[in-house]
Amino acid sequence: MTSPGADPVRLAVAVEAPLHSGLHGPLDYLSERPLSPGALVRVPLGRRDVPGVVWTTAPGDDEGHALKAVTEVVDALPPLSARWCDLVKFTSTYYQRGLGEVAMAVLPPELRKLDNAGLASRIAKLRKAYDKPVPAAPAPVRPELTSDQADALAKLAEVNLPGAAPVVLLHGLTGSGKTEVYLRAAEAALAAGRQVLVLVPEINLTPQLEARFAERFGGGDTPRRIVSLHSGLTPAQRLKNWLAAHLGLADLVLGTRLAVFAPLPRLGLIVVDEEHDPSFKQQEGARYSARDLAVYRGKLEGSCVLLGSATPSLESWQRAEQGRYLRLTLANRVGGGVLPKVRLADMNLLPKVRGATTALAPALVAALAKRLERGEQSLVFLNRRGYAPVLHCTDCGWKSGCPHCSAWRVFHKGDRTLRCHHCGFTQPVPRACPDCGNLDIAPLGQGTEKLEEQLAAALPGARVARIDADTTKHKGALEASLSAVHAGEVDILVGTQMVTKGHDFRRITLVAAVNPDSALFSSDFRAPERLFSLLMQAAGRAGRDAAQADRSEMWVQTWHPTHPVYTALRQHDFKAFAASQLKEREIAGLPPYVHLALMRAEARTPEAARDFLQAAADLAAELPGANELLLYPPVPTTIARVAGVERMQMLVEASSRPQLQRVLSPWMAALPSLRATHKGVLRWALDVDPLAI
Ligand SMILES: Nc1ncnc2c1ncn2[C@@H]1O[C@H](COP(=O)(O)OP(=O)(O)OP(=O)(O)O)[C@@H](O)[C@H]1O
Ligand SMILES: [Zn+2]
Repeated sequence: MTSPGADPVRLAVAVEAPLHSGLHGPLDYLSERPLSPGALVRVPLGRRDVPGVVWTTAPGDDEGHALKAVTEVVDALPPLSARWCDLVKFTSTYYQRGLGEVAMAVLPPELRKLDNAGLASRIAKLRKAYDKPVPAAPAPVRPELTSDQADALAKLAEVNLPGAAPVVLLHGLTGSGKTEVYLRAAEAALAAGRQVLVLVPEINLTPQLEARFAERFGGGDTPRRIVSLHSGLTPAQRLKNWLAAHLGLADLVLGTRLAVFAPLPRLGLIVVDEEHDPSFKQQEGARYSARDLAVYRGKLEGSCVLLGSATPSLESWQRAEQGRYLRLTLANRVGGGVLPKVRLADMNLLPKVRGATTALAPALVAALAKRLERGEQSLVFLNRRGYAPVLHCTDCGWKSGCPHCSAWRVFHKGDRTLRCHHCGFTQPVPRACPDCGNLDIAPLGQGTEKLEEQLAAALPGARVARIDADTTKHKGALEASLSAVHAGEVDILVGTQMVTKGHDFRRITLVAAVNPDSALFSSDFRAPERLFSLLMQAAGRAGRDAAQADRSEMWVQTWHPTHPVYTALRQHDFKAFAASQLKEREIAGLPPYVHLALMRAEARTPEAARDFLQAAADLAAELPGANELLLYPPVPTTIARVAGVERMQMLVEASSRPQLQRVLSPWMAALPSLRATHKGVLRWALDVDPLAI
């Protein structure tokens, strides 16, 4: 294509422009030779050289001479596909962030740093590694499908025709064998020469899933190559795995939300496991939902999208009800085991003494003791790490607040510190009350450290282990703890919600939630949905071995035993729960019946944040289509002050996505004009389809 002396070409290049610079689209540059859209280049921007992706090309025109030239063409990398560019473009438009910002944020950081020669050598090395034959491994033994699985797969095959790109919601009880359905669907796609993308909500679920996929596809006559993509990889690993996907060397890509952007030239199937999980939503920059983008990507690529969950999101459930998604159901546990019996420990019946709020119900302790006697395992969870959420002075009432945040600092007994879980501010625990000098300062409430201590005291001899963010900071710690549980070296596992999802524990017959009530009274309309799915997931960790299922139990310590969430939980009735929640949402005018965006502003004072949002609302009101929107008054966020910054938010509502989108982009474009008159505002950000309100 290159002919020396040919006229330069004009390129639009997606580069990461500084935030609020108003530069949202691609920028124009000149190139001496034609380049394909999707090619990686380096271009000058201000005083720096930055990476960029060629977006469109046009013949050079008269203004051409004013444009800067591309510094380097990184042509060792095959151009990103048009479909990949479409996905990035959609993300940028829908979530209202700069095109280049999104494009650069979803590429591996290492890729942005390397020059052409550096990248060429990485690629050569990678190809060489992939040229080596995979060490021989025996062909896997596939289990015989349960009749639910066989039915689901037969229906899937019926709709998954070339070009049909169906979206399928696999609603399967915990332990019903959803993974086997993913494996078989993947097998079919792989056999057709396609690549498969599997998304999971949490990094800590990737190793076990990777092991299952490797076991199934890593051996036999046509061993497949599997790579993972998540933020826990080193930059070099992440680049390597990303390249393997992009070059078509890897057949299967398993990853967390960022993997939805993995370039896959032969993509044939996207699986989203635990599709309801809030972790699929990115919480900074472009606040995308990887689940929603997976659905969009399926349409773009003509691939089937398989969403799986025991407790689907109400958004997906509603679409299945409307017939827009095909629903497949696994209604029975593998091996015919029953779901655990739900027992509510009514905390109102305990004597009202000091400490009653953090006590373990005697009936629960007895049930745990029975497990110990029988050599079975239990899992006790509490969504709060540390020893106690707050320390207080019994004399003057001082509490361990964070000086920088509107939050308490958590007491960590292990290292005797007070730590703010919002800004990280940490200090040693004071000897005496800082206000009155009283020596009697005591913990209030309970975290996983305390729970671990209580269980050890109540059940002498029991081997208690704790898994939470504090015990798993070091690489390999989580894997080690989990394998100890699997090996039967632990009697009682204490943890945060980290341990309640996905794990295929075979020996647990009792799961207990010791303090889930707080979620019942949250102002967030999604709180009941979240709690229900969390408890269903947690319950699903018990009795996974059919032989023990009939004596498995899920305990909930509660002060509100008649709450509808618990009633539905007792019946394990997701359908009824979903129907009643959807009805409520419809009446109250909440998602999925309306569409929301949340504008957040941060400032040094709450007034500055509020004034900015007020002015932003006035701007919005002027825009075409504004009469279709409902703008709510600004309110402080749940934790209003973090690290000395005040945060306010304003909700925007519309009855359809297009109505919302029509106003959002001119609105975002107009906001920088408020800077001059609102100097106190530090930053603002829009969250489209926010999860937590
Ligand atoms: N057809 C089958 N025959 C025998 N065992 C099976 C079959 N399908 C799945 N299993 C086994 O049943 C167990 C539960 O399956 P799996 O972990 O896929 O359930 P799940 O539906 O994903 O559950 P959860 O939602 O709780 O994670 C696993 O140990 C799996 O190996
Ligand atoms: Zn703080």
